[in-house]
Order: sequence, then structure tokens, then C-alpha cells
Amino acid sequence: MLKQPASAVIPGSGAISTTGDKSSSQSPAPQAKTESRPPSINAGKQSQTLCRNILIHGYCKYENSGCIFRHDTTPAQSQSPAKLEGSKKRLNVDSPSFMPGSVGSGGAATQSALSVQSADSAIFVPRMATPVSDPTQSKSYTNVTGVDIYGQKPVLNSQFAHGYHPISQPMGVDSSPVPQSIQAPTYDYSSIGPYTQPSQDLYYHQAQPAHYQPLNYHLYAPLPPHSINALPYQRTVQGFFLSDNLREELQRKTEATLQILPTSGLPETLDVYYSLVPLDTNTEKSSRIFGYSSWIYKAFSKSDGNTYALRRLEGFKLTDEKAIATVQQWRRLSNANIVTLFEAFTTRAFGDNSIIFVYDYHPLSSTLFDTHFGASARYPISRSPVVPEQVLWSYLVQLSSALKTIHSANLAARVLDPSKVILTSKMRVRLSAVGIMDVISGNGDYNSRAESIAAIQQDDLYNLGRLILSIACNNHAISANATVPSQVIAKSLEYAGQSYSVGLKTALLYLLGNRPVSAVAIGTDGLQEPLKSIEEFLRIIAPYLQQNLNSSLHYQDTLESELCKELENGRLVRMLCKFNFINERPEYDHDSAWSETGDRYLLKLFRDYVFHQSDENGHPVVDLGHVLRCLNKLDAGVDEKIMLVSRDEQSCLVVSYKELKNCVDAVFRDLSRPNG
Ligand SMILES: Nc1ncnc2c1ncn2[C@@H]1O[C@H](COP(=O)(O)OP(=O)(O)OP(=O)(O)O)[C@@H](O)[C@H]1O
Repeated sequence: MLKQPASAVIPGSGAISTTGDKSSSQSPAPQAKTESRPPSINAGKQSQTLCRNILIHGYCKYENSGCIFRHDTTPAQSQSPAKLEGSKKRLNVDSPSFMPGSVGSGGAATQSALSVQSADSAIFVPRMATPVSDPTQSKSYTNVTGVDIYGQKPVLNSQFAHGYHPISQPMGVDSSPVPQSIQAPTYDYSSIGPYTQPSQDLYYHQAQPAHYQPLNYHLYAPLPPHSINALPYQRTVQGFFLSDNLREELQRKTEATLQILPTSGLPETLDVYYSLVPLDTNTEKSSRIFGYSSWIYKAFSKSDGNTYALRRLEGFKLTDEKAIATVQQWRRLSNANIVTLFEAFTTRAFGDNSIIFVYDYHPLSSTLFDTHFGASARYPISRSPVVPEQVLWSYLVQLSSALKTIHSANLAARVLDPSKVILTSKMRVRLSAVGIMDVISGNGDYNSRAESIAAIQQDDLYNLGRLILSIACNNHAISANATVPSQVIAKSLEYAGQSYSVGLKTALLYLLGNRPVSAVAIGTDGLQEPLKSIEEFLRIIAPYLQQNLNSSLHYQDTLESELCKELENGRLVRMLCKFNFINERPEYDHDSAWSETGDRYLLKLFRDYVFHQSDENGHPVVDLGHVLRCLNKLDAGVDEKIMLVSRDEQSCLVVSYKELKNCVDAVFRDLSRPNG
């Protein structure tokens, strides 16, 4: 229970009586008392005054028990005697309909119903800090004490102990009545410590009838996948935010991307690249793969500010300029399992002849070699020698997809080694050194050597088989040695057949099988044999492609769901930033005229309403659900009205989120104007 103010609220009409202005109210209780009171000299006058209960509730339950106010809504002057007689009926067909929002809009009935005291109240005329963007949106905050908040500063001395006063009446979509049958499920929020019960709005977003259909921009609409049957204690506040694991991983990647090494001893710049950071985990360089020692660095680009991975081949002297042109062919490839190659250039910045290949940078990646054969694995798959079959299929499918793109572009991967396949997140592999062999072997002009490319593509299939088999058998030698004896391959296949399914063995047999490695293959029977192809291989593993597609779509759903949460939170951050720009500005510290007048005063009260509520015992109410709900409604600018109470509880303001949003925008625009 949150503390209630000592004030009565008249929804919609804006007429509110407070402890500070008791005289201006006309409540049912005093009216009831008047029954026993002797008729006063004002009795005749009062009988001309329309009973306020008629205005507010449409009827007065004291009408027949002594209420001396008028209950016929036809203007008194124009009432015929016959009508006057009939005026004892509560409402009749001539009764004007009740218009909750008519205060201030000049409704005749409303005006005639205002008491003499109300007539004395100052008319609230908001002062515009800057013109509001939408001229049709008139501001009409209801100042319940009759104090013009724009001209006169309310007294705000006492300790704040203002309560929780939502006037949750149907002014907007979310306040419309919810049918009983589709009430939002009860949500147990008790498990999350100080956070109290969240709003129904946070969870409940489909029960509104179709005719209340403006978009509910202030509601959270979590996307699937949801955790099925989660117990209350499992549904924590984390449900509103990015999962911890994902957030941590993304943050670590950001950190790695931004890392710099001021004293690395590396050249300060390489072409347009600067701030080089070595990525090699292995300081002992071998020339096994490329025939040259290779190094890899992270660097920022001056031209676009992005981060790239620069692979350097030490001591390479380019003799054929045309060879480097093949990079353009690689650059055009678009495949999620290939690290994009952007450009290549030669340099003497390291004091030798080096060639640099520029790739996309994938922070915190780890090679398949490090993962399965190395001492440290960034994405540990399994420490047991038997790698789960699902993992092998995942690699096989992804690398096949990469080969399909490469072969379709009339190119060949040529390097399919565990040290040149990187894991960029869990089970996500990419070929990391494409295009290099084409440049350094000067063999890029495949068009003139159709036979050669076909043969190299056959090698790709064979090398893919060796790569997967070496991981399946936990034997690096199978992939490290290009001329591994066929007996070793056969024995390893037999071994793999014991641990893995027939499907996997069949796939590996196709890749490693005794097919010709030349474009025109002649079999032992003298007949021409068809070449293996990646298309044919994909047909063989088709059932496993579906499984892989399914899991990657599941993962995509999960990420989209996480993104959806952050979308909402992004809006809140924006709103909070604006809010903090406005509230408690130190330069206006001693200028209460700044913070306690006009739009800014409303926002100050709104901040108290959102963050600084206290319960009936004076304890702070820490309700994250309430905060999220309020800020989302503010950002969406819904029509729902709330009552803001000053810290001394002497004045209340009824204001809609829409008006508050206009205030935020106006004040923020004011602040951001060059001359402030
Ligand atoms: N494009 C890239 N983006 C980010 N990191 C990468 C990229 N390519 C490779 N790496 C990382 O750089 C490190 C070194 O890669 P490299 O290919 O040199 O492997 P290596 O094991 O050192 O092989 P070698 O002995 O042949 O140099 C690995 O941790 C790898 O994950």
C-alpha cells in the first residue's frame, strides 16, 4: 500500500480538493449533512446550483434524501414549470452527457457547476518555454489548488512524503477496462528483492478489445523464445535486460576491439592502418602453411575508423603485380563462414619486404587448432577426446557452405587447416586466410587454367575431410600432413566409425574417398570418372543441413528477443538522459524560479512520482516495474493522466503523460539552444 495524499481526486474533471483548499470542494458528505441543517438564506441560491455529483457521477445518491442542489441539468433560467417539476428525476433523456475532459474547454454544464470558490481560482495558463512542435496540442495542466504554477512558486519546505496517486482512469488505451476472462496473469515479483510487483502493463498487452487499438508503445512485448514454465523465483528482473552471458561476451569483445599497445615496438602506421596490436598466441612462427612466416595484428583504419585484422607474410617480395588483383575476386564473396578479405599491399615498414592482407577483425576469436589441439581454448567445446557429433556436423555444414560460395565463384580455398579456421563465437566457424595462396603463388588467373582450378577444388574437399577427421580422431597429424598415407586415413575412418554415426562416416568417406584429383580422371577400367563436387556433397549431407539451419534459426530468435529488450531499454536511456539534463542543474542551484516554475516544476514533481515515492511508513518504494512503466508511458506520450503531488502535499497537479512529454521536449529544446 502506498501512501495516499490527503486529497480527493475528481478524475478527468481536474477538480480536486486538497487539505490546503478545503473550502473549494463540494463532496457528498457535506451535502448529506445539509439535510438536517435549517434552510439557510443561501438555500434558494443553492437550489439553482447544479449538484456536482450529477456532473461527476451522473447522479446524486442524496438527491432524494435532502441534497439541496439542483439535479436537473437543464439551465435553471430556461426551465419551464413542467420541467422543474420533472427535475426530481435523476437523469432523463435531455440530460447532457458527462464529459470528463470538459474542464477548461468551456463546456456549459461544467462551468455552471463550478462553485463560487472555484470561480475565484486562477485560470491556469501555461507559459510556453518554446513553442511546442504541434500547435494543436494545447497545454492545460489542472492545477488543483488554483495556484498558477507558472507564475507563483508553491511552498515546498516540508519533508517529502508524497504518495502514489495514479488516476488510472480511461484516458488512454491502457486504462480501458480489462475483461475479467482475460486478466493478466499474476506475477510474483517478490523474488527480486526490493522490486515490488510490476505493472500489468509490463506483461499484459493483448487483452485490449480491438477498438482500443492505438499502438501501445509503452508496453513491453517480449518476443519468443520464452523460458517455458519458469518458476516465479526464476523470473527475475533480468528478464527485462540482455542476458548476463551475452552482455559479458559483447563487452569483452568491445574491450578487445578497443585495446591498444602503446609500446609494442611495431610500426606506428601501415598505409591507412594504425595502433597495431599483435593477435598471435603462438610466438614460434612456422612457415608450414604459406611458406613464409606469418603474423597477424589488429589495427584501426584511418579511412573508416573500423578495426581490421592485418595478416603479414614476412620476407615476401611481390614479383607479379597482377597476382594481387585476385584480392578483388575474394572481396566480392559474401559468406557468413568466410572472413572477408578487403585488400592486400606490400610494405617495408617492418624493415623487410612484407605483404599485408587486410581482413575483417573478429574479436576474441580462437583457431580450431587452439580449441581442439591447443592448451588454451577460448570457446571450449569439450575437453574429452571425443568431440560431440553435433559439433562436427556444425563445422562440416558451415565449412561446406563456405566452399560452396568459393567454388561457385570459380575460386578455391586452398587452405583448410585447423589453424586457419577461426571460431568467432560458440560453434561459429569462419575460414580466416582466404585469398593468400592465390596471390603468393601467382596462381590467381584461374580462367586461363580451367583444369587447374577443378583440381584445386577437389583438394579443398579432401582437405575438408582431413580437417574434420583429425578433430573426430583427436589427431592433429591427419590435418597437418598433406601427404598423410592412405592407410592412416583408412584406419582413422574406421576409428571414427566406432564413435560416430554412419551418416558422418559416409560424409567423410565421400570427402576422403579415392576419387581422382585431376580434371579428367580415368578410372582403372579406363572409363572417365566424374569429379567430386561440393554440390554433390551438400546433397549427401542434406538431412544434417536442416538440423543446422534449425539450430541457427533458434539462435537468431534468441538474439532477436534480446534485441527487443534492448530496444525498449534504449528508449529509456534516451529519456533518462534528457531527464537528467533538466533536473538539478547546478547553475540554477539557487534559482528556484528556474526549477520550480513551469514545465520544469512539473518534471521535478514527475521525477518524485517516478523515483521518490514512499510507503505509508515513510520507507522508500523501490519498484522497478513502476519506473519502467512510467518512463515508457512518458516516452510514448500516452493520454493517461496522473496526479503529481508537491513535496509539502499542499498542491496536486493532474497532468497527462502526453503533456509531460511535451514538457520534456520543450525544456530540453530550451537547454540545447545555443544561447541556452
Ligand atoms: N580475422 C581475424 N580476426 C581476429 N582474430 C583473428 C583473425 N584471424 C585470426 N585471428 C586470431 O589470431 C590468432 C593467430 O592466428 P594465426 O592464423 O596466426 O594462427 P596461429 O596458430 O598463430 O598459426 P600460424 O602458426 O600459422 O601463424 C588466433 O588467435 C586467431 O584466432
